[in-house]
Amino acid sequence: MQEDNKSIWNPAFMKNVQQQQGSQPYVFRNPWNDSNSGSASRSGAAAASTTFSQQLPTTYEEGTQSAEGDEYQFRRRNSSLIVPPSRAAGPGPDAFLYGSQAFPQQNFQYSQDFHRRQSVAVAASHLYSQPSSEAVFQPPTTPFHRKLSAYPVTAGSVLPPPLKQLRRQENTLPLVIPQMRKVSSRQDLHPIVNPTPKYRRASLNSKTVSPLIALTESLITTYTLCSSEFSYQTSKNPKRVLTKPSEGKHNNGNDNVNSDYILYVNDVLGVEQNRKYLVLDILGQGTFGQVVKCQNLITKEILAVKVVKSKSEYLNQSITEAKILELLNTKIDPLNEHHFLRMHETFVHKNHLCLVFELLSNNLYELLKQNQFHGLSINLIRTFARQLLDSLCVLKDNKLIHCDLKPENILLVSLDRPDLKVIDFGSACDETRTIYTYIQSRFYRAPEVILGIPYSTSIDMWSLGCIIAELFLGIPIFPGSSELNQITRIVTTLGLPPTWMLDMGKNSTNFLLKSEGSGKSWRLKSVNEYNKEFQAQEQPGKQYFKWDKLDDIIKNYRIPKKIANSPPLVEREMHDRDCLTNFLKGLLNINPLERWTPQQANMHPFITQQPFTGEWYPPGTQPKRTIKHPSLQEGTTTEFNKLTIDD
Ligand SMILES: Nc1ncnc2c1ncn2[C@@H]1O[C@H](COP(=O)(O)OP(=O)(O)OP(=O)(O)O)[C@@H](O)[C@H]1O
Repeated sequence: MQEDNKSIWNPAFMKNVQQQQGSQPYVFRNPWNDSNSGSASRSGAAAASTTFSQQLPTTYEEGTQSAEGDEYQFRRRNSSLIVPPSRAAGPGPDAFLYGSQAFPQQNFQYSQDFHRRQSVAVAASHLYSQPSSEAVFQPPTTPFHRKLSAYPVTAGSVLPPPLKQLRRQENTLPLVIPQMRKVSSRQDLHPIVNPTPKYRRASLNSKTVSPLIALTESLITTYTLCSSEFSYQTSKNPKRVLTKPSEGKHNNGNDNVNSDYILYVNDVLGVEQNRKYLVLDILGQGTFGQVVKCQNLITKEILAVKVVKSKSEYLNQSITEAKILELLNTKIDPLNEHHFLRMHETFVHKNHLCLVFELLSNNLYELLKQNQFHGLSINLIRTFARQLLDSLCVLKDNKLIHCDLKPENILLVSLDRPDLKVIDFGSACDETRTIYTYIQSRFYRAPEVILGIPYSTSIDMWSLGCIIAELFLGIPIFPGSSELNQITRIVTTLGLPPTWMLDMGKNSTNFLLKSEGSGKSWRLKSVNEYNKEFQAQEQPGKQYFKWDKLDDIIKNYRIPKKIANSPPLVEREMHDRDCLTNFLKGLLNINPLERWTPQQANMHPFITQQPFTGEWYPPGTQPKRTIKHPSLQEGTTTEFNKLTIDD
């Protein structure tokens, strides 16, 4: 298993890069100062990652047109907003530290970017060197050029443009033809090391500093030396606003129209001496407020602070979130073993409740987005599923329902290992106090919630099924544009809910019709029927998959090229897909009474990696059987879907 994980995380794109570069990573070496080369290589790596992140493909944005096809353009829904809040969080470059199987596009992207950077370097080096690694260009020998460069002198047609222009102005100087000569050692370069000039700018401690240092890292000192009236205060720096819209409307101008606190970079949250958090950046925005990256000014720790909206309904719900997290962190999972977000403390800042959390990394939606909405490898999905089932086992044992499980609420702990944490307990509740009926984000909403039936911890297992299917497919399996569309998608893929659910559901008649014939069977309303009845403007939903049924959707999902080229790998992939489909069917059982519990799902071969023989039932349950009903005529049978529990 360890091996398995290693192979998932072994960043294959790094291998690609190394192949392109030989075994050594690319290091820029300053020929004049070997001691600098270490730091140069480090900053080079940083620059590489920045450029890499800037090169991230802009993929299917919500509600926008994409040249790559309409089909991936859908809006996702969070608890109550149409535009999901976490979309505000920018993807980090390092998410590419995943296996190449999961990120084929990124490897390509990286290699493209690598070549681009490499070719820039090559272009620059053409100005100064010949194709031969040993031949070195001889800069001009005139006194003028000596002033311009630390290189030994000469000039020629290959000078960079500014030098060329300057040289033309120097028409009194003779034209110097550049000459090439072999260099075999450093001494052959004849470096001119200038002695410290007599009038070099002094620092405050009267040491001399170079013009570069004086105008960069010692700029404040330089200004102070120039003018005794100069004084620098960070508090007077212009502040970058992080909140949108940024116009003050409520709370003495501190809050915007949505009651969000208007946050600026370098703001300090908290007034008490030991509770001060310097705002660094925005991490995400949601229904309840904004999450910002902060530094604790006392401990210097970097953390995430959720600044809750100043409205009472959000405040009350966030107090519940804080209480549940405290319970999870201190009583239920004190050793931090079950993948729950850790909360450090809470405080109030200008009428806003602030929850201080450990800082986590990208959420799973961002991860899929970075992978251009291509699914992840089955091994990686298994690794994630195990952790999520572990969390759900603990929640079920403690009768807690998360109520808002979705990819945006599952975060990677860091980008160098596949560890997850479940966040956002703002909608969580006790199984015995299920007071709200409008819960869960639509794509991940369980059928019993849509139909209006009492619910339990099994709604989280439905959401988990949707999430795992999405991790495989790259896009949501049920991306409903409305509740009608949501239930229509579910029924199209998995069939009608059992009659008892439809008879019992308070909302069933909104979306389904019961024919009054002898069979009294239910059927979905058409969009026209629904629009006519409710004077609504529903549109038929877009089809994102060619196939309707779950088995077909999974079986026919495109096979990554790397696997497609090898028949044994294809065979293994198809077997894994069968196993995954069987697992998903247990999680996406429309009947909440039959849906697997997290403990049952934990025993499935998809999780345990025991051989999968094509069928699997949780221990203690009997397989679906065809039973002859005594009331039926001889020879006719009916199917009893319900699994019976042995004991
Ligand atoms: N501890 C954290 N570390 C890093 N990023 C975080 C953290 N907590 C939250 N985020 C980011 O902020 C986003 C919103 O956080 P959260 O879901 O807690 O807010 P919310 O207002 O409750 O959202 P929702 O609308 O889903 O209810 C997350 O999707 C995530 O990207």
